[in-house]
Amino acid sequence: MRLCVVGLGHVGLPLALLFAREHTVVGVDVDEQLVAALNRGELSAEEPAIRALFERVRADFTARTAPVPADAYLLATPTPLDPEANAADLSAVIAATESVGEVLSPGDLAVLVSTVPPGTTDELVAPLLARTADTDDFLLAHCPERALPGNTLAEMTANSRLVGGVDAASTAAASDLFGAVAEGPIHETTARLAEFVKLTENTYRDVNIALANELATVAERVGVDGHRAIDLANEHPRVAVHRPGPGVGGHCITIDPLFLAQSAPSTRLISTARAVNDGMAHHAAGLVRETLRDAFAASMPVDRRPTVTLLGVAYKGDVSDTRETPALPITRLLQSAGYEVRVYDPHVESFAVDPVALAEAVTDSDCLLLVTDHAAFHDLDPTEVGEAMATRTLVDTRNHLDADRWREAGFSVRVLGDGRDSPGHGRES
Ligand SMILES: NC(=O)c1ccc[n+]([C@@H]2O[C@H](COP(=O)([O-])OP(=O)(O)OC[C@H]3O[C@@H](n4cnc5c(N)ncnc54)[C@H](O)[C@@H]3O)[C@@H](O)[C@H]2O)c1
Ligand SMILES: CC(=O)N[C@@H]1[C@@H](OP(=O)(O)OP(=O)(O)OC[C@H]2O[C@@H](n3ccc(=O)[nH]c3=O)[C@H](O)[C@@H]2O)O[C@H](CO)[C@@H](O)[C@@H]1O
Repeated sequence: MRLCVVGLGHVGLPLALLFAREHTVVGVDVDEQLVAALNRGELSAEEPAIRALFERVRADFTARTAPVPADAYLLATPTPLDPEANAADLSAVIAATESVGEVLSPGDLAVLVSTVPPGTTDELVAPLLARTADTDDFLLAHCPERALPGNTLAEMTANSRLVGGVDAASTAAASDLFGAVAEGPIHETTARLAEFVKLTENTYRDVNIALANELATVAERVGVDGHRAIDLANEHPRVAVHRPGPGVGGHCITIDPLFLAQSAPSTRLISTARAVNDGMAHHAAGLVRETLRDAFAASMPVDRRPTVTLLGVAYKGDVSDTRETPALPITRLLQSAGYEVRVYDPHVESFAVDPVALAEAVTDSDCLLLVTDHAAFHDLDPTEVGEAMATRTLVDTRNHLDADRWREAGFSVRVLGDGRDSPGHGRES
């Protein structure tokens, strides 16, 4: 069987490689440099399992800039948010559908993998494909991807799958196709329900994180350790509160909940949760301001701008992806408040402020602001880092570092969500 996978990004490429274990796969992307690199055997994916699979299936995988005739087509192009409309920008899905329509033959199967608002497969993709291909004789399904970035291949294979066709024959054909790669259960449903379930999952996570962030804010006010409070509350058999932090980033959770909200503008919780999570960037910048105000109370440096070093700018730990990272609004807020911002991130090569080596990032700095929970930050030596800095302060927005170790090295430490360090409170609670 020949398969064409359109869109070779975080989702499309690993999916294409998984299918290449069983079928001949043509990967398609409009990015000419990416296509040329893949055909030269060069891969930018950082996950070792993806790199290993690429080596293994290279003989059955080629990349092109436009679709070729195939038996089945998978569409995995991006679905960003249109900030003006506060709704899904489906332009890449439309372009990919048209490009598939141009080579589609009667009887072929098309599967939309991209995350989309409910109704998109039935109401947008189906008629567009029929118009471009000049036939109604095709099978069409939505099969959303739910793998966790950082553990992509393992979850792509093991997670349950939703397969929702526009009709029963389409569901059956897509279910057969995914049977080749899925080891978890395949749930057969409709396209619209599959679209809704995918958005529900990420909305649940966003709303739950927003609750954790509100609890962190309250804990800071009342002077208790919000992290310990969440741990203890989660001991209850029906409580599972997520973790507070500097805000939610990434291409999915920052956007997908709004694809649900756009369908029912009178609803409030989903968009409120988005606003709460976006507001955490202000909260993090505020903690830096308070910490430095206290540290400089005795001797304010009048002759220079205070420097804040961001530890991590990726949207979450141990990935290089900076899409929608809270580090960006935090950087802008700190810069507009007059701070010099430097960045140290062992996973990220380029950012709004160029990442530099650790020594350069911390020399004469006044504050470390941990934004990303990279595992490598556990290896930092507080004494060594402290000796290079002008002022020893640390704001940990993830409760990621061993705060006591940094205090022992002379750091004044604030942990987001730990009210024991808030002005006017003690460390007993
Ligand atoms: N990133 C994730 O972990 C993840 C997980 C589950 C679902 N999703 C969803 O999967 C979809 C793809 O996300 P992603 O993170 O892989 O995006 P991405 O930006 O990493 O990759 C998308 C690729 O599509 C290419 N592209 C754009 N328009 C094209 C076109 N018309 N024809 C061919 N190629 C085109 C781009 O050049 C890019 O290489 C989105 O809907 C996203 O919400 C993403
Ligand atoms: C339902 C679900 O699991 N969906 C996953 C999600 O993948 P993701 O990488 O976007 O998800 P997260 O790891 O949750 O990270 C998001 C941001 O939230 C921050 N965060 C996280 C947990 C917490 O307790 N407190 C936080 O503050 C974190 O730092 C980061 O900025 O969407 C993908 C695409 O749809 C899915 O495929 C994938 O299954």
